[in-house]
Amino acid sequence: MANDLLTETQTQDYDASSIEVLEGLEPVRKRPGMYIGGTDERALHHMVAEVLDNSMDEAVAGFANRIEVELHEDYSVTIRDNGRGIPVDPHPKFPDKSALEVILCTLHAGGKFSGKAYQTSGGLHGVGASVVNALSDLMVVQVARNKEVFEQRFSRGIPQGPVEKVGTAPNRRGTTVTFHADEQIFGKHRFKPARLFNSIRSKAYLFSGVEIRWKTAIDDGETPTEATFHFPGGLSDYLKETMNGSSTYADQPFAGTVEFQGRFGVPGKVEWAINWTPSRDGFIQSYCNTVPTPEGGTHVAGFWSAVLKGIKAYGELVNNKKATSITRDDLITGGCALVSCFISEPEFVGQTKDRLATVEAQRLVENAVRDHFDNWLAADTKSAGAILDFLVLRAEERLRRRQEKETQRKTATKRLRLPGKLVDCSATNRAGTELFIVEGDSAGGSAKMARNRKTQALLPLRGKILNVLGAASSKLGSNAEINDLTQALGVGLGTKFNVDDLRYDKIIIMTDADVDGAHIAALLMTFFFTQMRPMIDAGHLYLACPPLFRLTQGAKRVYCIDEIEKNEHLEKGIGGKGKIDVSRFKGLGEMDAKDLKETTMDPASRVLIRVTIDEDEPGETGDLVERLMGKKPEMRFQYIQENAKFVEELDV
Ligand SMILES: Nc1ncnc2c1ncn2[C@@H]1O[C@H](COP(=O)(O)OP(=O)(O)OP(=O)(O)O)[C@@H](O)[C@H]1O
Ligand SMILES: [Mg+2]
Ligand SMILES: [Mg+2]
Repeated sequence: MANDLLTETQTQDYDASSIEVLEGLEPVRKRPGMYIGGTDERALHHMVAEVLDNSMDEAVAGFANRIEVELHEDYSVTIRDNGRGIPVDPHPKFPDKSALEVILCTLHAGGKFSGKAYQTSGGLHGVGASVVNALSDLMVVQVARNKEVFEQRFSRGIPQGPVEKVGTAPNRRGTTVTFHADEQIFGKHRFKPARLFNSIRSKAYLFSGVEIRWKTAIDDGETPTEATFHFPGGLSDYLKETMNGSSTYADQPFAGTVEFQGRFGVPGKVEWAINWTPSRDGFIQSYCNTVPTPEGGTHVAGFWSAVLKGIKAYGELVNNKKATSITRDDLITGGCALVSCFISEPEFVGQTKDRLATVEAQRLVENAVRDHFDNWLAADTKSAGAILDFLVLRAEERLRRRQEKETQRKTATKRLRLPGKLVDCSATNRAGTELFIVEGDSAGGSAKMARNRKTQALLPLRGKILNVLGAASSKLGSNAEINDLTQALGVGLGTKFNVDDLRYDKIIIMTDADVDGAHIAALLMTFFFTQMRPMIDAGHLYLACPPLFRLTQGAKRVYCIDEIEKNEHLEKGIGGKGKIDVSRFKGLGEMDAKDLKETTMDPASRVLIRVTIDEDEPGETGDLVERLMGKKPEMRFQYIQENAKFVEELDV
């Protein structure tokens, strides 16, 4: 339909001339996000990573053993290696251009596609260096090769002249790249010395065959302005440093290096270190060909799979049946791990290489780690036992949590902190459960004993609540008694109230059959009416009807809910022998458990009044308790009616 509305000119405007072909590095400047994942601080730092990765590739391939990174005063960065140097001779396909220029000014130009010049490189797309070039307002590349030094300068991806010989270097070779990130792209973002320092240091841990020197002219007051990184201890040392003195279940991490015959017959390797700690959350940092893979991938999957199988096999060996319930999630809580693999022609997700996708990596890593883990566990039974116990505990905790969750789903209640004074019932299902809201002291003895533990819960409320129940709703949320009440109910206050969250079927107000009790009952009803009205509409709110009098005649007992009933009984007699003894209950606490159960709490014999709202009563000003009681419950519930004057004082 919309098509019919297009005018002819609009259609004519969209012809072949509107299809643009972006040339050279233009697409990078147009859509930086596609190439470095954005234009924010993270993306900016990724610029350094791309250049550094190229030098690391040169080192891992065995051609360089020293890399220098320097952050200058003007926030430009220099990265120098002593590798082979980017080729500067004319490119066979473009005879008028040097290979250097082709590499830096063309997407998908590189020496890492075929595995001839590099075997297990982090670079693979032939994009990195050219992207950094495109997004820098100045880039200077110097190459020392064959005792000569060549240089070419670029701005925003455009050569500022041809590659030129600028000197001789009898004892030096390698590549030096200096670039200044373009503010047109990155705006106000600046390099952070600490961030660079950390990523450079981790590179050195990942490849012990390289020494990395760091220098910064920008001093953030914390990061060393100069440092040299060389870590022959590799990941095991890195892990100890990262865990920073946390106590661990094994004295030494489970760590190792295994070389394997990888893809396409190219040798590869995996290095790892892991330990478990009770004192912090677990983490896993993973790398492929020294490129960080923050989202993990196949190598990480292989690693966890090996560790999981290993620990379960060990559990079986030592006859710990609970080990079968351990899952990968349990390994990760409290498990601090580093995994670094080197494989040929890795496939990453995205140019920023956040996740490894190479399928074979899973099997290669799993196989490499598995054997070692079995041996390690068997050799250090003290650590193995401690780790196994820890993981079993994690598994049990997880299962318990899941069970709680399922229960909650079943009962349609939320996981909430419950108030300490709530005497909860044991039923996990909401159906048939009841919460008795009782006046402070009466809650104790008899009500506790009279209740059915499975279905009946008690929440004592203290007198203080009187002062706030009638207050403005904004004050209610900060009152401890009100919070206890809403938490016990499992619901939110006011507009956040959701009747589905109720933790109980019936909410029963059970107050003393005296003036104070009536007052509290009236206040509570008012509170529910103004704050949680759907609970009343859905028929969840009730009033308990404790008797006011007990008539005893010999072995005969009769309870009377009010004066009228008492007088009727006194006239008729209750069928016992001797004098009728009349006692008036001053409070619930005066009744013994048997009395209370029979008359007020036991569903089989008690009287309950459901609170309803009489919609016929016009306006909000009508007697609130009358409205709340509806027409029907007959005001038989006299004590409320008698004390309704309290309600009129309320500011609703
Ligand atoms: N420091 C260096 N030493 C030697 N050769 C280099 C260096 N930096 C870049 N090169 C060469 O330039 C090529 C292109 O580098 P570029 O970073 O653009 O792509 P890449 O590393 O192949 O792949 P990726 O896009 O994944 O980084 C590399 O393949 C390599 O042949
Ligand atoms: Mg690269
Ligand atoms: Mg390139």
